Amino acid sequence: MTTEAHTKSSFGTAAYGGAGWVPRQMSHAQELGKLWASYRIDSEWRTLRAVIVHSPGPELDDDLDLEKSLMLEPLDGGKAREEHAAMCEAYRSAGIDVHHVRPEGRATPNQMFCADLFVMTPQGAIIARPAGQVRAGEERMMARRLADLGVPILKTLTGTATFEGADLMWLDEHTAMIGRGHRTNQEAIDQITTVLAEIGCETIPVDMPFGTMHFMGMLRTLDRNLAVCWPRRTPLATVRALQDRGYNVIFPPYEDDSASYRAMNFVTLGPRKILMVAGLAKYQDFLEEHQIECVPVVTDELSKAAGSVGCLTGVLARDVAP
Ligand SMILES: NC(=[NH2+])NCCC[C@H](N)C(=O)O
Repeated sequence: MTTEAHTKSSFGTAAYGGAGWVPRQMSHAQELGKLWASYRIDSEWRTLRAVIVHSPGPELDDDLDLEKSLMLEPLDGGKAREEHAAMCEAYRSAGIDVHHVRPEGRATPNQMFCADLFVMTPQGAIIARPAGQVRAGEERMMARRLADLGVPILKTLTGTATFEGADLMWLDEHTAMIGRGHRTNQEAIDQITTVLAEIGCETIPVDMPFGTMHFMGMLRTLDRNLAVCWPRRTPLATVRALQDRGYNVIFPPYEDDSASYRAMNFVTLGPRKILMVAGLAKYQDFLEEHQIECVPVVTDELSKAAGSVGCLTGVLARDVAP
């Protein structure tokens, strides 16, 4: 049976471009905070508003093969969970929203290292593609949760690209620097360069030495014009790019690899205020001499998994440039 609606011509109706058609009014950037959530970052130092974490569960109670699971020492799941809960509490007390990944099924032991699973940009997230087989798929749990939170996903990496979020740092509102190394390859850098160019941002790649993990461990930003770099490990091009942008680059005292690594693994809560690993008196004194307010949290147990505050924290939102 043919109804009237089926016989009438569709030509000239709004659906086919007729006068009643209302084109989309805003750009993607303008829709952030309206259609999409307003989560974004354009710096590593502006006031932190929201983070995403995975509070470890029973996955840490398994008898883990340390090498296979990329851990340094056997860890006590109970203690690790307590430390993680205290870290989340420290964020909440600082007024920061804490979201949880809540992966489906049993999580993998490194799922808690959320900084590696995505990176935020001024207009949405880039989903990582972790380099090690044992972490493959952790990013899917993150992507699912980010989508639920209303975060636009600008890019999911393809091909054999590997990228971990802790390898990308914002130098200014229009410039990201990526460390090419053990976890992030050129194919990923090419893809990220393209997607960032689409939103008007430049990507500067730098090489990292063999035996290092993430670019995050070489550069941390404390304020608009203050950055801390790891002496003798930070690429020359990184220090110069920072100085060219007006940063004062400071170098903490070097103790040993383990302490220096944990010292660099802080999260900037806002200009000159950081959440850092407790028990690093020498570094804390150094940072306090530079008028940095340090909020310490204990991560002795979590650190045995080869990461700490910075690695455990997926930065979702900061204030952005006016
Ligand atoms: N951003 C970081 N530094 N993450 C630390 C990740 C540690 C983890 N065991 C891995 O090797 O992948």
